[in-house]
Order: sequence, then structure tokens, then C-alpha cells
Amino acid sequence: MAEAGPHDPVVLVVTGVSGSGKSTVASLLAELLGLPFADGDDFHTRESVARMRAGHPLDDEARAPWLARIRAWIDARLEAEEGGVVACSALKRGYRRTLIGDREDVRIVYLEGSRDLIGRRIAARRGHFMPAGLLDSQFAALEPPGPDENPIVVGIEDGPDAIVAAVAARLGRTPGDACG
Ligand SMILES: Nc1ncnc2c1ncn2[C@@H]1O[C@H](COP(=O)(O)OP(=O)(O)O)[C@@H](O)[C@H]1O
Ligand SMILES: O=C(O)[C@H](O)[C@@H](O)[C@H](O)[C@H](O)COP(=O)(O)O
Repeated sequence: MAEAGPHDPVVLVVTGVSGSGKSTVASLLAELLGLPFADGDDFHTRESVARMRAGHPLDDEARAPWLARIRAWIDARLEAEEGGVVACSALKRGYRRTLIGDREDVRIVYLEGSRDLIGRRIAARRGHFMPAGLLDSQFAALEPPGPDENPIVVGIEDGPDAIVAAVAARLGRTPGDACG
């Protein structure tokens, strides 16, 4: 399939470890581009949320049905010819493969930041089930996307607006031409 043009529907999967800013950046990006937004956090089962809240990381088996539900959301957005933006850690290459396959109308945005910076942001975050103590397990599982995955890689040192602007510029999209 040819790479999606600036007027073709596209789904952006905003990835990175817990606390890297996925929910913040993905929701702002969706707003800027006029696209539907979904948060991967909302696709977990109650059991998975309780497991993380209790300080135990998910494993491949627990993540598989979660990834399948997010894949279904992506498929539905493309089926509707609308596109969308979804926040999902998608830590491992295999997980991104599940979400995206070979499709070029789904792009990975990878939020890259140091353990130190992200640790501080998680420590300051309130009202979220994910404990700071799970950050090491997130980095242990992390397989940053390689060049063959054609990711849009952005550092997270700047504020959310600057990050969102950088992603939109890399996409060559401006508000109003996001989904044809
Ligand atoms: N670029 C940024 N600069 C400063 N703070 C940020 C930035 N992005 C996110 N945050 C804050 O960091 C915390 C983690 O962000 P969040 O979007 O919840 O991350 P994730 O969805 O990856 O877990 C939140 O408190 C959020 O307000
Ligand atoms: O696969 C996982 O281990 C979890 O899905 C995790 O990666 C995800 O990040 C959580 O949903 C926590 O939520 P936040 O990323 O919003 O902290």
C-alpha cells in the first residue's frame, strides 16, 4: 500500500512508557487534527487495572486481549474513513505489530524521555491507577521503535503544545486537512 497522503485518513498510535505523556499528547493531537481520540487505559479489564494498581506489571498474556481491543478501535476508525489518535504504551515490537501489521495508514508516535524525567512526572501525577513503582518494569519491557517502523520520535522535555506541534509538522498536517 502507498504511504498515506496528507488528505488520507490516518490513525496515530501515541506510544511510550507510563508517564511519558501519551494521554496528554494524544488528546491534544486529536483536538488539533479534529480526530476522534481513545485512551488505551480505558481498554484494560478491571482485573488488569487492579493488578497494576497493586504493583504488578502486566505480561504478554494479559496484554494480548487489551491490544486486540485497541486494534479493533483502529480498524473501526479506518473502516469509517475518519482516522483517529489512540494513546497506547505498545512497549514491544510485537505489540505494535499486533496493532498495526503492515499498514501504512497507521503511524507510531514515540514519546522518548529519560527514566529520571518520567519518574518525576509520575510522582507528581494524581488520580491515576499506575504506581510509580512499575516504571522500572516499563523500561525493562520497552523495545523502542526501530527505523523500519517509520516512527515519529519526539523528545518530551518541552511542554505538550510544543510536542504536539512537532508531531503535526512531521506529519505534514494542519487542522482541517486531517482526514480528507
Ligand atoms: N510535555 C510535558 N511536560 C510536562 N508535563 C507533562 C508533559 N506531558 C505530560 N505531562 C504530565 O506528566 C504526567 C504524565 O502524563 P500522562 O499523559 O498521564 O502520561 P501517560 O499517558 O504516558 O502515562 C501527567 O501529570 C501530565 O500532566
Ligand atoms: O502494558 C502495560 O503495562 C500497561 O498498559 C501500561 O503500559 C500502561 O501504560 C498502563 O495503561 C498505565 O497507564 P499510563 O501509561 O497512562 O500510565
